[in-house]
Amino acid sequence: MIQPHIQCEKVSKMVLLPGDPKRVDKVMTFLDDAKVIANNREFKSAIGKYKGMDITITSTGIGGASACIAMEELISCGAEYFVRIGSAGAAQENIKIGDLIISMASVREDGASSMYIDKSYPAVANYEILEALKKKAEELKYDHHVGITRSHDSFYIDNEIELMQYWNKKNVLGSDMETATLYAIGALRGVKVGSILNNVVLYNNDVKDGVNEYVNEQDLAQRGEEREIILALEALYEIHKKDLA
Ligand SMILES: O=P(O)(O)O[C@H]1O[C@H](CO)[C@@H](O)[C@H]1O
Ligand SMILES: O=c1cc[nH]c(=O)[nH]1
Repeated sequence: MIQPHIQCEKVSKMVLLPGDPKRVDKVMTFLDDAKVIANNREFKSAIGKYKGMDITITSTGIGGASACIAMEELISCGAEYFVRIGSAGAAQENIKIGDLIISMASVREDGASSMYIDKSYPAVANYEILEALKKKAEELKYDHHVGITRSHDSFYIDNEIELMQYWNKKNVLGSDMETATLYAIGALRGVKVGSILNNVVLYNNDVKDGVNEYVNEQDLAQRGEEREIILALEALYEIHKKDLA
């Protein structure tokens, strides 16, 4: 059955989940036989091959509400492994623009996951994916940080600075808007989820400046985006090879 929002019927086992539909086009440049299969609302989907492995990319839009719609529909289409390739704002001074944040777990400040399950349920990465991401990031020598992230629903709230200072003291690495939702719902549905975030905003910088820089495709943020794509593809390929063995 063609899914109502993503407008796909069948997808590969391995899926990449950017928020931004433009990132789907970027991923396609790393694939063989890449083609767009659907483009509806914020959900743009493409398929292709990476070193012979089938891969699907679907953009989730901004926030947990649309991200979990994408994930639920992709599961109905056959997806089993998901890696989010997103962007984030740093919550620690040592995280530079273009550094990759590999999320081990995410603070559930989103609304969507709470519609499914009590806040005491954890939002954690799948161990197999997390291990593959860490191993490949080291092999590729990409600047990266592994730890707890935070997913929120609100970009322009009045106490944003205070909130980031609070999470800074709790050793949270950075903020995005989808990882916690994807982790919690992935675990509930029995699929495997990981998340890499390219840092586009320095800690204590103005969020709007950072995102603007990113929109203007500044060098470091761009390099970070390319790196997170390669890292996600390489990690999934590693798992794929093990599956075939
Ligand atoms: O670049 P993406 O993957 O969209 O991720 C981040 O960017 C958006 C906000 O600008 C939110 O979706 C946030 O999670
Ligand atoms: O600061 C930022 C940047 C990207 N995405 C976020 O959620 N926050």
